[in-house]
Amino acid sequence: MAVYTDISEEELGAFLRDYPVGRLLSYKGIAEGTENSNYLLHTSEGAFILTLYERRVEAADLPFFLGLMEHLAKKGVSCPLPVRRQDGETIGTLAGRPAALITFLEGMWVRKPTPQHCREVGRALAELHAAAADFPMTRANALSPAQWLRLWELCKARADEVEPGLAREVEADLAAVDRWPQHLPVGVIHADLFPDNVFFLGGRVSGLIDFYFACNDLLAYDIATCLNAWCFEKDISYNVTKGAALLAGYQSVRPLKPGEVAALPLLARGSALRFMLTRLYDWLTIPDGALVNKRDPMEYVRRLRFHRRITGPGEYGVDLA
Ligand SMILES: Nc1ncnc2c1ncn2[C@@H]1O[C@H](COP(=O)(O)OP(=O)(O)O)[C@@H](O)[C@H]1O
Ligand SMILES: N[C@@H](CCOP(=O)(O)O)C(=O)O
Repeated sequence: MAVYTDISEEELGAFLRDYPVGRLLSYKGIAEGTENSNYLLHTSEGAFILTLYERRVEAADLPFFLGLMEHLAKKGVSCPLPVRRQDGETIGTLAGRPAALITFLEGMWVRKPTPQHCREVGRALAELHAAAADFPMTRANALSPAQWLRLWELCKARADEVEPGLAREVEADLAAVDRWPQHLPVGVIHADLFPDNVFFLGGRVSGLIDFYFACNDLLAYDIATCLNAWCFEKDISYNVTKGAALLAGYQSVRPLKPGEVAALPLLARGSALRFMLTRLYDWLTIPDGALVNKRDPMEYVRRLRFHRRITGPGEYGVDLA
């Protein structure tokens, strides 16, 4: 489970005194999630999520993440709104960790996305990109191709423990992404819009969460991440109907440039490599029995095998007409 830091009722009560959220009625840790400790709070004013930042989240990046959520929420994107304290701040300290309170979003994430869910998420992603276009802060991607190489250096000696031959396979992927696209449209991207970060109510997107990898990068890279996360079946076969729906949903808001379409195979391969590498690093370094939800790197090795065989962007379902 992902509750790394325990908090007592007393320290939570003291923390909440600075926030206009009324009286604490109950709180409980949330098992889902990977990076941070999350608590669901009920107060006399409603429901809130309390996040204590752990692991990969740098405190210096919090103003960007929380500022982005506030910016998006004000522009009508359904995402959590950070609650401001009486002194105007959104970031506090609890149990020795940076902490923030955000509004609770209704909805459920879908375990088995349908093409209709994929269309909806494509549209929501494009709306997010459009709404973030005038967000004034910037943040470089801390998991860009240069960092993939660094992660790989830390993992490669033990990669074959996960599957014999893996080290050789991954070297080929790293060589391929050396020709990473340079001149495509950029903006603020979510960078982790997996199904567990998108809530649905009655078949419509009701909320986007978990902006803690958001950064400035290629917009089409965000689409590639979604194709990987939403459009593969459990057996890691690519569902081109879902891919087509996701791409059509996105393009109903922002049509892709020809260069972005052409770059999709490389972006999808790079994005699969990025998630494979963070999972591999965790797999090899986090002891069994630790609280962290470790995710299987092989799911992304199998996606990489698919992307290596791709002959053109049409295979992802993009409309080339
Ligand atoms: N604003 C929110 N509204 C409702 N539930 C939320 C909200 N934020 C987080 N959660 C719940 O907490 C879980 C973990 O949140 P997430 O941001 O994905 O954590 P992590 O960054 O640790 O992966 C989610 O799966 C969801 O159940
Ligand atoms: N989506 C990443 C891991 C990050 O998890 P999240 O709970 O923060 O979305 C992966 O699947 O590797």
